[in-house]
Amino acid sequence: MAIPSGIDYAAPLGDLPRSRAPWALEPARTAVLVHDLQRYFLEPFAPGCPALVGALDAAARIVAAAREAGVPVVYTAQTGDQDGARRGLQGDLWGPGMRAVAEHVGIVEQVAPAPGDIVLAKHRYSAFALSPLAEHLAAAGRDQLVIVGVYAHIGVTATALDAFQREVRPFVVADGVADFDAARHRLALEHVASCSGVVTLAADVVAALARTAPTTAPATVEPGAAWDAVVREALASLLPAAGVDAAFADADADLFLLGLNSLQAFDLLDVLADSGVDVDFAAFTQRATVAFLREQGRLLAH
Ligand SMILES: C=C(O[C@H]1C=CC=C(C(=O)O)[C@@H]1O)C(=O)O
Repeated sequence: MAIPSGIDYAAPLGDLPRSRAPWALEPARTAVLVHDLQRYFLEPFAPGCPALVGALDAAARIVAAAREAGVPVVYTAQTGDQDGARRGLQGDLWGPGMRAVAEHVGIVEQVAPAPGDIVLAKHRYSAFALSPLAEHLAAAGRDQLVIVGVYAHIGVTATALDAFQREVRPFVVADGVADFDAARHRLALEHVASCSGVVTLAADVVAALARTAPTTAPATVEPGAAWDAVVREALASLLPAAGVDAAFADADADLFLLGLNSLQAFDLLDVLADSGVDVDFAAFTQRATVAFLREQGRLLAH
Protein backbone atom coordinates (compact mmCIF):
# COMPACT_ATOMS: atom_id res chain seq x y z
CA MET A 1 0.00 0.00 0.00
CA ALA A 2 1.27 3.42 -0.88
CA ILE A 3 0.43 6.54 1.08
CA PRO A 4 -3.17 7.32 0.07
CA SER A 5 -3.90 10.55 -1.76
CA GLY A 6 -6.66 13.08 -1.32
CA ILE A 7 -6.72 12.63 2.46
CA ASP A 8 -9.60 14.72 3.78
CA TYR A 9 -11.16 14.31 7.21
CA ALA A 10 -11.77 16.11 10.49
CA ALA A 11 -9.73 15.02 13.49
CA PRO A 12 -11.73 12.75 15.82
CA LEU A 13 -11.43 14.92 18.91
CA GLY A 14 -14.77 14.27 20.57
CA ASP A 15 -14.65 11.91 23.53
CA LEU A 16 -10.87 11.43 23.54
CA PRO A 17 -9.64 8.11 24.90
CA ARG A 18 -8.77 8.20 28.58
CA SER A 19 -5.04 7.90 29.13
CA ARG A 20 -3.98 5.28 31.62
CA ALA A 21 -0.69 7.04 32.33
CA PRO A 22 -1.07 9.45 35.26
CA TRP A 23 1.65 11.89 34.16
CA ALA A 24 1.34 15.66 34.07
CA LEU A 25 3.41 17.71 31.68
CA GLU A 26 6.34 19.30 33.48
CA PRO A 27 8.01 21.87 31.24
CA ALA A 28 11.45 21.60 32.86
CA ARG A 29 11.64 17.96 31.85
CA THR A 30 9.95 18.31 28.47
CA ALA A 31 11.06 18.46 24.85
CA VAL A 32 8.79 18.85 21.82
CA LEU A 33 9.11 16.54 18.83
CA VAL A 34 7.83 17.71 15.45
CA HIS A 35 7.51 14.46 13.57
CA ASP A 36 7.98 14.38 9.80
CA LEU A 37 6.07 17.54 8.90
CA GLN A 38 7.76 17.49 5.51
CA ARG A 39 6.16 18.53 2.25
CA TYR A 40 6.36 14.98 0.88
CA PHE A 41 4.27 13.60 3.72
CA LEU A 42 1.74 16.44 3.61
CA GLU A 43 1.29 16.46 -0.15
CA PRO A 44 -1.26 13.56 0.04
CA PHE A 45 -3.68 15.76 2.02
CA ALA A 46 -6.48 17.52 0.17
CA PRO A 47 -6.18 21.31 0.25
CA GLY A 48 -7.84 22.58 3.42
CA CYS A 49 -8.13 19.12 5.01
CA PRO A 50 -9.43 20.11 8.48
CA ALA A 51 -7.34 17.55 10.36
CA LEU A 52 -4.13 18.76 8.75
CA VAL A 53 -4.97 22.47 8.98
CA GLY A 54 -5.70 21.96 12.68
CA ALA A 55 -2.59 19.87 13.26
CA LEU A 56 -0.28 22.42 11.67
CA ASP A 57 -1.87 25.23 13.64
CA ALA A 58 -1.58 23.22 16.87
CA ALA A 59 2.02 22.28 16.13
CA ALA A 60 2.92 25.91 15.40
CA ARG A 61 1.37 27.07 18.67
CA ILE A 62 3.18 24.42 20.66
CA VAL A 63 6.52 25.12 19.00
CA ALA A 64 6.14 28.85 19.70
CA ALA A 65 5.23 28.19 23.33
CA ALA A 66 8.15 25.80 23.71
CA ARG A 67 10.67 28.29 22.35
CA GLU A 68 9.25 30.97 24.59
CA ALA A 69 9.64 28.68 27.61
CA GLY A 70 13.13 27.51 26.66
CA VAL A 71 11.85 23.98 26.04
CA PRO A 72 13.90 22.14 23.39
CA VAL A 73 12.24 21.64 20.01
CA VAL A 74 13.40 18.66 18.00
CA TYR A 75 12.40 17.91 14.41
CA THR A 76 12.60 14.71 12.44
CA ALA A 77 12.93 14.79 8.69
CA GLN A 78 13.72 12.02 6.25
CA THR A 79 16.42 12.59 3.71
CA GLY A 80 15.73 12.20 0.01
CA ASP A 81 17.07 9.70 -2.52
CA GLN A 82 17.74 7.06 0.14
CA ASP A 83 19.68 4.02 -1.01
CA GLY A 84 18.42 0.51 -0.26
CA ALA A 85 20.27 0.08 3.03
CA ARG A 86 19.19 3.42 4.33
CA ARG A 87 15.59 2.86 3.29
CA GLY A 88 15.47 -0.63 4.75
CA LEU A 89 12.14 -2.42 4.95
CA GLN A 90 10.27 0.84 4.41
CA GLY A 91 11.06 0.46 0.71
CA ASP A 92 9.06 -2.79 0.60
CA LEU A 93 5.95 -1.11 1.97
CA TRP A 94 6.21 2.44 0.74
CA GLY A 95 8.44 2.40 -2.35
CA PRO A 96 11.50 4.56 -2.86
CA GLY A 97 10.27 7.46 -0.74
CA MET A 98 11.07 11.12 -1.15
CA ARG A 99 13.53 12.65 -3.54
CA ALA A 100 16.24 15.03 -2.45
CA VAL A 101 14.36 18.14 -3.58
CA ALA A 102 13.00 20.96 -1.45
CA GLU A 103 9.41 20.13 -2.46
CA HIS A 104 9.84 16.77 -0.73
CA VAL A 105 12.35 17.10 2.09
CA GLY A 106 11.41 20.63 3.19
CA ILE A 107 9.64 21.06 6.52
CA VAL A 108 6.50 23.11 5.97
CA GLU A 109 6.84 26.84 6.49
CA GLN A 110 4.26 27.05 9.27
CA VAL A 111 6.41 25.00 11.64
CA ALA A 112 9.83 25.67 10.15
CA PRO A 113 12.79 25.07 12.47
CA ALA A 114 14.39 28.14 14.04
CA PRO A 115 17.99 28.66 15.14
CA GLY A 116 18.57 26.60 18.26
CA ASP A 117 16.10 23.87 17.29
CA ILE A 118 17.48 20.43 16.52
CA VAL A 119 16.74 18.70 13.22
CA LEU A 120 17.42 14.96 13.17
CA ALA A 121 17.49 12.71 10.13
CA LYS A 122 14.67 10.18 10.41
CA HIS A 123 15.48 6.61 9.42
CA ARG A 124 12.63 4.39 10.52
CA TYR A 125 9.12 4.85 11.88
CA SER A 126 10.32 5.62 15.39
CA ALA A 127 12.21 8.89 15.69
CA PHE A 128 14.54 7.10 18.12
CA ALA A 129 15.59 4.43 15.62
CA LEU A 130 19.16 4.86 14.35
CA SER A 131 19.14 8.45 15.59
CA PRO A 132 20.70 10.32 18.53
CA LEU A 133 17.29 11.48 19.84
CA ALA A 134 17.65 9.56 23.13
CA GLU A 135 21.12 11.01 23.70
CA HIS A 136 19.89 14.54 22.98
CA LEU A 137 17.04 14.15 25.45
CA ALA A 138 19.32 12.70 28.11
CA ALA A 139 21.88 15.47 27.63
CA ALA A 140 19.17 18.06 28.09
CA GLY A 141 17.72 16.27 31.11
CA ARG A 142 14.39 15.71 29.36
CA ASP A 143 12.25 12.65 29.96
CA GLN A 144 8.91 13.91 28.69
CA LEU A 145 8.25 14.21 24.98
CA VAL A 146 5.36 16.11 23.41
CA ILE A 147 4.74 14.67 19.94
CA VAL A 148 3.05 16.40 17.00
CA GLY A 149 3.18 15.56 13.32
CA VAL A 150 2.35 12.74 10.90
CA TYR A 151 1.34 10.00 10.60
CA ALA A 152 -0.45 9.30 13.84
CA HIS A 153 -0.79 5.52 13.46
CA ILE A 154 2.71 4.99 12.04
CA GLY A 155 5.67 7.04 13.20
CA VAL A 156 3.90 8.95 15.96
CA THR A 157 2.66 5.74 17.57
CA ALA A 158 6.00 3.99 17.01
CA THR A 159 7.86 6.91 18.57
CA ALA A 160 5.52 7.01 21.55
CA LEU A 161 5.98 3.26 22.13
CA ASP A 162 9.72 3.56 21.76
CA ALA A 163 9.84 6.54 24.13
CA PHE A 164 7.92 4.56 26.75
CA GLN A 165 10.40 1.72 26.53
CA ARG A 166 13.23 4.19 27.06
CA GLU A 167 11.66 5.67 30.19
CA VAL A 168 10.64 8.80 28.30
CA ARG A 169 7.00 9.81 28.84
CA PRO A 170 5.23 10.54 25.55
CA PHE A 171 2.45 13.12 25.32
CA VAL A 172 0.70 12.76 21.97
CA VAL A 173 -1.26 15.82 20.92
CA ALA A 174 -4.62 14.63 19.58
CA ASP A 175 -5.21 17.79 17.55
CA GLY A 176 -1.51 18.14 16.69
CA VAL A 177 -1.24 14.94 14.65
CA ALA A 178 -2.81 13.86 11.37
CA ASP A 179 -3.24 10.56 9.58
CA PHE A 180 -4.63 8.80 6.53
CA ASP A 181 -8.18 9.01 7.88
CA ALA A 182 -10.21 9.56 11.05
CA ALA A 183 -10.31 5.85 11.91
CA ARG A 184 -6.52 5.50 11.92
CA HIS A 185 -6.16 8.81 13.76
CA ARG A 186 -8.52 7.53 16.47
CA LEU A 187 -6.79 4.13 16.52
CA ALA A 188 -3.45 5.83 17.17
CA LEU A 189 -4.86 7.86 20.05
CA GLU A 190 -6.42 4.77 21.58
CA HIS A 191 -3.18 2.85 21.27
CA VAL A 192 -1.17 5.60 22.97
CA ALA A 193 -3.76 6.14 25.69
CA SER A 194 -3.94 2.44 26.46
CA CYS A 195 -0.29 1.48 26.50
CA SER A 196 2.35 4.15 26.05
CA GLY A 197 1.46 7.69 26.97
CA VAL A 198 -0.85 10.60 27.54
CA VAL A 199 -3.24 11.81 24.87
CA THR A 200 -3.55 15.53 25.26
CA LEU A 201 -4.65 18.67 23.41
CA ALA A 202 -2.58 21.57 22.10
CA ALA A 203 -4.31 24.08 24.35
CA ASP A 204 -3.33 22.05 27.41
CA VAL A 205 0.27 21.75 26.24
CA VAL A 206 0.50 25.48 25.55
CA ALA A 207 -0.97 26.27 28.96
CA ALA A 208 1.52 23.96 30.69
CA LEU A 209 4.47 25.41 28.79
CA ALA A 210 3.34 28.96 29.55
CA ARG A 211 3.76 28.22 33.23
CA THR A 212 7.52 28.47 32.74
CA ALA A 213 7.56 31.28 30.19
CA PRO A 214 9.90 34.11 31.09
CA THR A 215 8.27 36.37 33.65
CA THR A 216 9.24 39.50 35.45
CA ALA A 217 9.57 37.55 38.67
CA PRO A 218 12.25 39.02 40.89
CA ALA A 219 15.68 37.48 40.65
CA THR A 220 16.60 35.33 43.60
CA VAL A 221 20.32 35.91 43.21
CA GLU A 222 22.37 39.01 43.75
CA PRO A 223 24.26 40.48 40.81
CA GLY A 224 28.02 40.30 40.77
CA ALA A 225 29.99 37.58 42.46
CA ALA A 226 26.99 35.50 43.53
CA TRP A 227 25.60 35.47 40.01
CA ASP A 228 29.02 34.59 38.61
CA ALA A 229 29.09 31.65 40.98
CA VAL A 230 25.70 30.45 39.73
CA VAL A 231 26.83 30.69 36.10
CA ARG A 232 30.13 28.99 36.87
CA GLU A 233 28.48 26.11 38.65
CA ALA A 234 25.96 25.64 35.86
CA LEU A 235 28.71 25.64 33.25
CA ALA A 236 30.86 23.28 35.30
CA SER A 237 28.23 20.57 34.96
CA LEU A 238 28.35 20.92 31.18
CA LEU A 239 31.91 21.78 30.15
CA PRO A 240 35.32 20.48 31.16
CA ALA A 241 37.02 22.59 33.84
CA ALA A 242 39.42 24.08 31.30
CA GLY A 243 36.49 25.30 29.22
CA VAL A 244 34.84 26.92 32.22
CA ASP A 245 38.10 28.63 33.18
CA ALA A 246 38.54 29.88 29.62
CA ALA A 247 34.98 31.22 29.56
CA PHE A 248 35.63 33.30 32.68
CA ALA A 249 39.19 34.31 31.71
CA ASP A 250 37.74 35.89 28.57
CA ALA A 251 34.13 36.78 29.26
CA ASP A 252 33.59 37.39 25.53
CA ALA A 253 34.72 33.90 24.57
CA ASP A 254 32.02 32.01 22.63
CA LEU A 255 30.72 29.17 24.77
CA PHE A 256 29.81 27.14 21.70
CA LEU A 257 33.42 27.33 20.55
CA LEU A 258 34.43 26.18 24.01
CA GLY A 259 32.41 23.00 23.52
CA LEU A 260 28.86 23.81 24.62
CA ASN A 261 26.27 22.22 22.33
CA SER A 262 22.75 23.48 21.78
CA LEU A 263 21.10 20.96 24.10
CA GLN A 264 23.56 21.83 26.83
CA ALA A 265 22.68 25.45 26.18
CA PHE A 266 19.04 24.64 26.96
CA ASP A 267 20.23 22.94 30.11
CA LEU A 268 22.33 25.92 31.11
CA LEU A 269 19.48 28.35 30.64
CA ASP A 270 17.18 26.02 32.60
CA VAL A 271 19.52 26.07 35.55
CA LEU A 272 19.79 29.86 35.35
CA ALA A 273 16.00 30.10 35.17
CA ASP A 274 15.78 28.01 38.34
CA SER A 275 17.92 30.69 39.94
CA GLY A 276 15.41 33.32 38.93
CA VAL A 277 17.04 34.67 35.76
CA ASP A 278 15.26 33.85 32.52
CA VAL A 279 17.58 34.19 29.56
CA ASP A 280 16.09 34.22 26.07
CA PHE A 281 17.45 31.22 24.17
CA ALA A 282 17.56 32.93 20.78
CA ALA A 283 19.40 35.92 22.22
CA PHE A 284 21.84 33.58 23.95
CA THR A 285 22.63 31.75 20.72
CA GLN A 286 23.51 35.11 19.16
CA ARG A 287 25.92 35.91 21.98
CA ALA A 288 26.81 32.83 23.97
CA THR A 289 29.26 34.39 26.38
CA VAL A 290 29.75 34.85 30.09
CA ALA A 291 29.62 38.62 29.47
CA PHE A 292 26.10 38.26 28.08
CA LEU A 293 25.02 36.08 30.99
CA ARG A 294 26.42 38.65 33.42
CA GLU A 295 24.34 41.33 31.72
CA GLN A 296 21.24 39.16 32.02
CA GLY A 297 21.89 38.68 35.73
CA ARG A 298 22.20 42.43 36.21
CA LEU A 299 19.13 43.21 34.09
CA LEU A 300 16.93 40.95 36.14
CA ALA A 301 18.30 42.11 39.44
CA HIS A 302 17.02 45.63 38.76
C1 LIG B 1 5.54 9.88 8.12
C2 LIG B 1 6.01 8.70 8.44
O1 LIG B 1 6.79 8.02 7.57
C3 LIG B 1 6.50 6.67 7.28
C4 LIG B 1 5.12 6.50 6.83
C5 LIG B 1 4.77 6.31 5.55
C6 LIG B 1 5.75 6.24 4.58
C7 LIG B 1 7.08 6.31 4.91
C8 LIG B 1 8.12 6.34 3.87
O2 LIG B 1 7.81 6.40 2.69
O3 LIG B 1 9.28 6.32 4.26
C9 LIG B 1 7.55 6.32 6.28
O4 LIG B 1 8.16 5.13 6.62
C10 LIG B 1 5.79 8.09 9.72
O5 LIG B 1 6.73 7.51 10.26
O6 LIG B 1 4.66 8.19 10.21
